[in-house]
Amino acid sequence: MASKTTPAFRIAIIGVGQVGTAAAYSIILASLATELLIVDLDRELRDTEQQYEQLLTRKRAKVNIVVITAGSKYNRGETAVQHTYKKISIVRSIVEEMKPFRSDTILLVVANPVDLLTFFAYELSGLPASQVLGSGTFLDSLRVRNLLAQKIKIAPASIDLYTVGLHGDSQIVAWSDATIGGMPMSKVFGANASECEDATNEGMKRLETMIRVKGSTPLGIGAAVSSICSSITSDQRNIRPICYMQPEWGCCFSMPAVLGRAGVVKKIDMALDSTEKMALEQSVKELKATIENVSQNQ
Ligand SMILES: NC(=O)c1ccc[n+]([C@@H]2O[C@H](COP(=O)([O-])OP(=O)(O)OC[C@H]3O[C@@H](n4cnc5c(N)ncnc54)[C@H](O)[C@@H]3O)[C@@H](O)[C@H]2O)c1
Repeated sequence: MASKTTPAFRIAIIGVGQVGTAAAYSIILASLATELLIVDLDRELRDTEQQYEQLLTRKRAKVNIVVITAGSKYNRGETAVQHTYKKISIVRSIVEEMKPFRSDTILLVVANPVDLLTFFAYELSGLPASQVLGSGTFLDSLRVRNLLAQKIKIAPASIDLYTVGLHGDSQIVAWSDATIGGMPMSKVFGANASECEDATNEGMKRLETMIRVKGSTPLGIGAAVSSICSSITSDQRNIRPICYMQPEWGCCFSMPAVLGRAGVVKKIDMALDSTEKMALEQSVKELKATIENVSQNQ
């Protein structure tokens, strides 16, 4: 594959189902890697079948970005807890299989529950926290920003609005920090600012329901993965709401960060208001309880 970036930049995608395939397609279109290593348990889906093991052994220690999209579907009769354990064990086996990592390898977890799995990927990998990322709320942030842009008829690029916290139902749209052209929403829209927020929140809920009913939406997350990889390969230093270790909370969740070749180059601290902070505390408490349970039962 041709490269516009650094020489010999290798990306591995582990798990080539719907999301892994969409991510691979976006990465190829953007010419982000000199080599793309496609890995799946399913022999039909993965890279060069011949001498596959030798290929993996030879190349894995040279991979710059490892994207984990491997997941499992619910089996009949399986409980949510059993399913979570299964997903953690998939991440564990992948991390062990891909070791030894280069000292500058970036791990990018996309599989859900992304915040929990990013935490275990970090713990198991031995890599610095700045190099273990999850796709987190990046795609959610783009979606909510687009909805607001449609509502206020201003280009999305002129809006800074992030969805933070845990990816999923408890994620928080950080309205208190939203700016338009560098100005707080309330300054631009006065009393109408909260109307814009309500309408956008409503739109986001409708969109989430639609996505849930429709099932998987791999193209969006595939493009988001490619965009994150591009920030890394080209050391773009753009601000992205992604999942990474939050040492003061003792777990991983999404907050904006400056993203570059070394992963999280700088953490951006957001001044959430008290309601947003309370919501974050509640969801983090639940995440940490799950981490504790899993850790005790290992
Ligand atoms: N973060 C997000 O925004 C987001 C969005 C959509 C989907 N997802 C998540 O991405 C994951 C994948 O979704 P999907 O629709 O592609 O699922 P899928 O079932 O289509 O694909 C999963 C693939 O992983 C492979 N796999 C399982 N264990 C493996 C292992 N140990 N090594 C290598 N490959 C392995 C399976 O063979 C399968 O091909 C899910 O966890 C899903 O929840 C995340």
